[in-house]
Amino acid sequence: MAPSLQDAKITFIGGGNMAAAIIGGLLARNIPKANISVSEPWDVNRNKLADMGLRVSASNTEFSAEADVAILAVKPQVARDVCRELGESWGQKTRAPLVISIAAGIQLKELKAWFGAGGKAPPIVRTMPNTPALVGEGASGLYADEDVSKDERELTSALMASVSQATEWVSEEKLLDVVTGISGSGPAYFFMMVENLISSAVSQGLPVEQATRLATQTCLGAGRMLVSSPEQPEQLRRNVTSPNGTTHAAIESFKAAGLEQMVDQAVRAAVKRSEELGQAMADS
Ligand SMILES: NC(=O)C1=CN([C@@H]2O[C@H](COP(=O)(O)OP(=O)(O)OC[C@H]3O[C@@H](n4cnc5c(N)ncnc54)[C@H](OP(=O)(O)O)[C@@H]3O)[C@@H](O)[C@H]2O)C=CC1
Ligand SMILES: O=C(O)[C@@H]1CCC=N1
Repeated sequence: MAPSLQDAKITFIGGGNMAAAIIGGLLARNIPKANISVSEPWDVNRNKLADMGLRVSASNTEFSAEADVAILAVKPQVARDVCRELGESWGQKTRAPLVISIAAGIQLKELKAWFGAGGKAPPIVRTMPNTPALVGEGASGLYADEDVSKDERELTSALMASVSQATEWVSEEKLLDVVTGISGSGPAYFFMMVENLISSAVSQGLPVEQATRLATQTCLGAGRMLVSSPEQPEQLRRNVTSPNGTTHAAIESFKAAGLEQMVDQAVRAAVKRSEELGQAMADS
């Protein structure tokens, strides 16, 4: 029987950007600090997490043996060595933690082989969160096979839902690459759009502070409307677009520049990179 989210002992393997975002979201939801630990080799990151009142270690195995949940939050390139180290330390233990991997691209098949190096592979859920988890506004895709119990799925859903407003289980593992292409990497696309809005405004004379306030609030306002309005994004766009008005002029310019194809190509590039990261680790 998996514990509830409030009671679960959660350890993060890797304490970088995405781990910090999820931890920040969990703490904001009053998950007890005493239940969260992090292993992180870099002392700068480790000290930041310690200053937040979390238990930290440079050793990946220090907390994982007693954890209910181990969140694999290292870069895909180091995942294999880390998983093997953990798998060997758990050995033949009857009770290994539930593993939640956030590593882009690394497939269940590989994770099971690496974690199973010391004996039986633990139950593993793959998730693809995004950094807005830090402010409780994350979007996460999840995938698990039949080796993960209903309880373990529910615990994972509760954990990701505590930092995400959209928590979507996908029906096939390969769809997680598509999730990575739209929502895992997605915050960067919107940040880039805002960067470009600001630089355009500044180049036309608006002070940078004013341009930043106007562009960022426009992004937030549009986002709030997207999640709260019953209308589809296309209709929301039409509502802003007066016939032959200013928005129309901008939209025509986007269309002429091939925005739709550009976005499609960019998402496909991210999806392809996610597939490649998985393949490179499978081949190495
Ligand atoms: N950033 C994002 O928006 C998202 C990231 N992800 C996934 O999350 C994972 C982490 O990404 P991100 O947080 O951005 O990366 P970071 O580099 O910020 O974090 C990874 C952390 O792991 C540490 N680390 C390196 N080697 C080990 C080791 N052997 N044992 C334990 N920890 C180690 C790194 O330390 P050091 O700096 O010393 O190398 C670093 O602090 C990736 O797999 C990525 O695909 C998923 C969704 C979104
Ligand atoms: O850029 C990356 O590879 C990671 C995965 C999704 C977001 N950041």
